Amino acid sequence: MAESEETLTYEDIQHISDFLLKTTKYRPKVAVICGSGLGGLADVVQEQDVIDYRDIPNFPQSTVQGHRGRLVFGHLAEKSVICMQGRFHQYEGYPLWKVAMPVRVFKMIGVETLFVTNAAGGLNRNYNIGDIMIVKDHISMPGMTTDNPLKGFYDERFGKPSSPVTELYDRGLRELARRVAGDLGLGEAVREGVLVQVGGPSFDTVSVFNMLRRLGADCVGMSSAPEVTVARHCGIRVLGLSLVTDMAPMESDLPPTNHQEILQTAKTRAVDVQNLVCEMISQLPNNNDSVQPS
Ligand SMILES: O=P(O)(O)O[C@@H]1C[C@H](O)[C@@H](CO)O1
Ligand code: HPA
Repeated sequence: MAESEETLTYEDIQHISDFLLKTTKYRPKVAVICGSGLGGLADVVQEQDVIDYRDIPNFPQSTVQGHRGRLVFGHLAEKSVICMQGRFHQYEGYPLWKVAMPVRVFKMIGVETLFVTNAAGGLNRNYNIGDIMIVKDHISMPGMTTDNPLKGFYDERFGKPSSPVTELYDRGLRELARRVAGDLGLGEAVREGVLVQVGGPSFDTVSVFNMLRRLGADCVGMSSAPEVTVARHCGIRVLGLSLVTDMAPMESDLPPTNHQEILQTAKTRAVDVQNLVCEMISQLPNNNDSVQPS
């Protein structure tokens, strides 16, 4: 076990992964991180092995409403999966390496494909509440400035410290997402765009929202970029989905949102996000080798 809270070593992560592999019979190649109000996806996992975060050595705890704080192993669409029913956020007091640490555990237990979901505010004027955005890239405000999820991990078994992390969101998976969304009749509500991550927990000012939109972001959220960066850095393929739970107010006379409202809206669309992810998982090749863009 690492002496300090500064970082976890490769061996510490191995210790967590050994614990999980001893506790469950599943050997998933697919992982899902459930966003605020989107944890219902883990509830439809069949023949579950559930492990609470508090029982896992050296694991952070979920403190945000709408995040249950447990790992759910089992079958989804006849594939072994692991779901994080509760993610970690920087605003809970966690450094970004810790927010993303479970992804390194996923890598060690054999995960090759990661689905990352979140609730986000719409910045693009053409978007509507309830839209589902396939993330094609992100801007990480904390990652660019105060913190970076790769900080502290200089063990090259996790990937080289300066490895490029371009093309974060897998082209083949995005194409599959568009196709499956079309087949499920979600077409009109499905977008593809750029997510910007801010620190939170407070929502931003009208001026900040306007700035973020001018920077090229279509949605604003408080998560996902750290997990995605680490996943890509250690060689896991990623599909990101943002559910637009509110439209970020661009003028000062528009009402601000709040977490309750976000959870409420997430509830109304959670099943569609769930169906999209399940159907995509069912269409992943069995050996999960790759999903080629056509
Ligand atoms: O875990 P996610 O990113 O889905 O949570 C969203 C963003 C903030 O944490 C929170 C805002 O209320 O919900
Ligand atoms: N801003 C930041 N994070 C969010 C928002 C928002 O408007 N909506 C949902 N998550």
